[in-house]
Amino acid sequence: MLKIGQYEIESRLLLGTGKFPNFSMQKQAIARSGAKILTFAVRRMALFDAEQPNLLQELDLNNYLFLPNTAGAKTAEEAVRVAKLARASGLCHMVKVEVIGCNETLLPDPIETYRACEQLIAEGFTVLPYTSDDVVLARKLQELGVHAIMPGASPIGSGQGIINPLNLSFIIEQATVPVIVDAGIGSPADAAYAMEIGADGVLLNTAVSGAKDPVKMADAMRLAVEAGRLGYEAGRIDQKKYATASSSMKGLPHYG
Ligand SMILES: CC(=O)[C@@H](O)[C@H](O)COP(=O)(O)O
Repeated sequence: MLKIGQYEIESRLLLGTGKFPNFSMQKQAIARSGAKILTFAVRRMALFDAEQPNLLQELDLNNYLFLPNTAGAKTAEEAVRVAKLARASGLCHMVKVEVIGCNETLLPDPIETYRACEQLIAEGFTVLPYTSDDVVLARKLQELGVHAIMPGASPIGSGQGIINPLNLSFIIEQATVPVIVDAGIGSPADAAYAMEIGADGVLLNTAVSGAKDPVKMADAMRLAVEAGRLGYEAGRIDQKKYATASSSMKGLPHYG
């Protein structure tokens, strides 16, 4: 069970709701992924206009926890405003803080992210910041009181997978709150790897919404996250430079 602040969540896979070819495929993929937390960009929603089409229109809102994100914000103040708007819509008290500092890489601005988290914690939100894989920033955000850390595997939508597993493992080792690897996951192997090195969860979007068969890929991601978690809990063997025979030769006549 994944625990984030006051929330207990069955699935360790968190899914984005954007960029699906159509709403029917989005709905099916979400169902097959087993995800219980769904994120959406508040700026893409017509939160207070029921007449407008919106990203969540096909979903049974009672089945999910919603994690509005502040995508599009470039300053702490913008992110806080967007978060308050989402909360006012009654959807959720959690927020994924996403303050982008660079248009080309979509990497987060660490200073604005920190400032936004500070204000949102003071406002009583459950705060999940999207960060780069900066180990020191992750520690400082935890000291501030965030409820989870969401370090990127690689740039959003790039599908490059985990480009710095060492940094991620440092963040995981020192974490006092759940670590959700977010962004850049390209394949089920990437998701399984994140879980194997001890992440508490994985958030992804493009790898499923952009797959040839999003529904099948959602299934694959669910299995990958489960397998990675099981592998982590089971404890992998140490890596050795040389071979060790799978069956012991001890006591056999030729081997003494
Ligand atoms: C939907 C969302 O929150 C994205 O910004 C998130 O970071 C996922 O990134 P990928 O699309 O690379 O999985």
